[in-house]
Amino acid sequence: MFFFFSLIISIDKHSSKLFIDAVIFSNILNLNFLRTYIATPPPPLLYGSVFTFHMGPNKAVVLVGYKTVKEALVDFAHEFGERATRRTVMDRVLFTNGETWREMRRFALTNLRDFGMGKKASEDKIIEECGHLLQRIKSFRDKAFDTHGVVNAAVSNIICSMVYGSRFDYDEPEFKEILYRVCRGLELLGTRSFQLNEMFPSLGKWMSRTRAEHRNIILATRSYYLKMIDQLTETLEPQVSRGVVDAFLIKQQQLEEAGQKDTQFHRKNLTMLVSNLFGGGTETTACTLRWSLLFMAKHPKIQDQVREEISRVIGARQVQVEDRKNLPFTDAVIHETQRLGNILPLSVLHRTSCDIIFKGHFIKKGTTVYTVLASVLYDENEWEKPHSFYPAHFLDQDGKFVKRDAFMPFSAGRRACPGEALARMELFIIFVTLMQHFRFTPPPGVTEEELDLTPQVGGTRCPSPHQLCSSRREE
Ligand code: HEM
Repeated sequence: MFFFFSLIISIDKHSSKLFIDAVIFSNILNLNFLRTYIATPPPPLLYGSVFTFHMGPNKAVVLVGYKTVKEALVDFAHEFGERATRRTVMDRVLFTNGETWREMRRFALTNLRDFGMGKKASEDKIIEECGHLLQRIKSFRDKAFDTHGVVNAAVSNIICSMVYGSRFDYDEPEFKEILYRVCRGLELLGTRSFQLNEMFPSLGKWMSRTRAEHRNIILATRSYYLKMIDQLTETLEPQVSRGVVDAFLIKQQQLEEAGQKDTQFHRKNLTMLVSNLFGGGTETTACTLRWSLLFMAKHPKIQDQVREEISRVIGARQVQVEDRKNLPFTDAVIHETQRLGNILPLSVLHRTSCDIIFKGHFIKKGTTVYTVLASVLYDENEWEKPHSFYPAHFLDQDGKFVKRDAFMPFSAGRRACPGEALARMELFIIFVTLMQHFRFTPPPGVTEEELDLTPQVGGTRCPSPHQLCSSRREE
């Protein structure tokens, strides 16, 4: 009963719109508001484009709709530019604030966005992994398979190549174990008991099982990353950088030789950097690719158009990033997958860096802010068919690709995803390669209409577990 009342009292009395309605209220009582919001975002402006609510004792401000979210992230980049951190034991250098974040983000961007190793080298690593992915999918022959394991392994291997300079066999037990852990860790973040525990830490004793499992996962992955870093340190040759870890170690050596102390380039930050790159870069890209295959199986005519364009423009040769401009329909399908797939509907939590007045609302320094990307990607004022798979959103009347301002799956502003360039390259090369070699269909006994697009809500909004069949393209 106390819990019930504390929730009622905690609804912000100064909110400009009446926040309580039966649906939201019952959802809050179920501690399900955000999960529901993720699965089926309500119309963006139902409660105004800026509203507040309390997650237990914590007040949060929610920003919805393209114009409001963009204004906050870009025009008020500094004010909304801090990261809200959770109580959870987590490795954070990129998902944090202050000097550590600034320095590590700069380093990550140089090595990811600007491809410190050279754009060509990154492209080559993705292409190499595509070869392994093709072999694995071919081995299923025409049998239905779960897209999760194989796609996650391929995407994770690309990060491994970028970070360590080497990849792993899909069947290697330790690799499988680490993939499971990263995935499970994210899944736990989305569970009700975990969210409840975040809101009411004092209830911790009663629901510590999820938290303890999460903590063990973090500790186990951390010691695995340390082991990899040690191996790379022992075999480091400063003239040859194999990946991000080497680049970091080389920088660390240079700073030490120059007599600089108290720098951000030390072992603890390196471990967390590796952890953040895996955490940020695996499930996101893999989940998007899985949506792309599911959408293709669901919309066979669109799949045929994609395959026809690829066949006409590049035939059977290896696809390269340069080909994107000549594949407008395929590019539109990838963009539409990211828009409708909407894999981080609430983005990653922000926090205000100072007191501000935003759109007439006073928001205190340190307030948690939800920049709801779902409300941007599905904004009815921006998209002709917000809730349908409609690649024409990204095509003009002549079939040429058009950029759309409200396409913001990577967010915007000073916290925008540093892995965007890498992710876009991966999505393009892997998707085109798969379309070149296979046609994806529902498993036997399931029609296209029956293919379930209900998302599974966890750390990311992924397709629910499903199987697809891949038939070899006639070569
Ligand atoms: C389709 C793939 C991806 C999507 C849709 C995506 C999306 C996002 C979004 C929405 C954010 C939060 C931005 C904000 O708070 O405003 C983010 C942050 C981040 N992403 Fe990605 N991401 C993807 C792939 C990647 C990859 C491949 C990497 C790294 C290899 C990565 C690393 C990160 C990191 C480290 C952050 C935190 C940045 C910071 O706080 O400064 N992401 N991403």
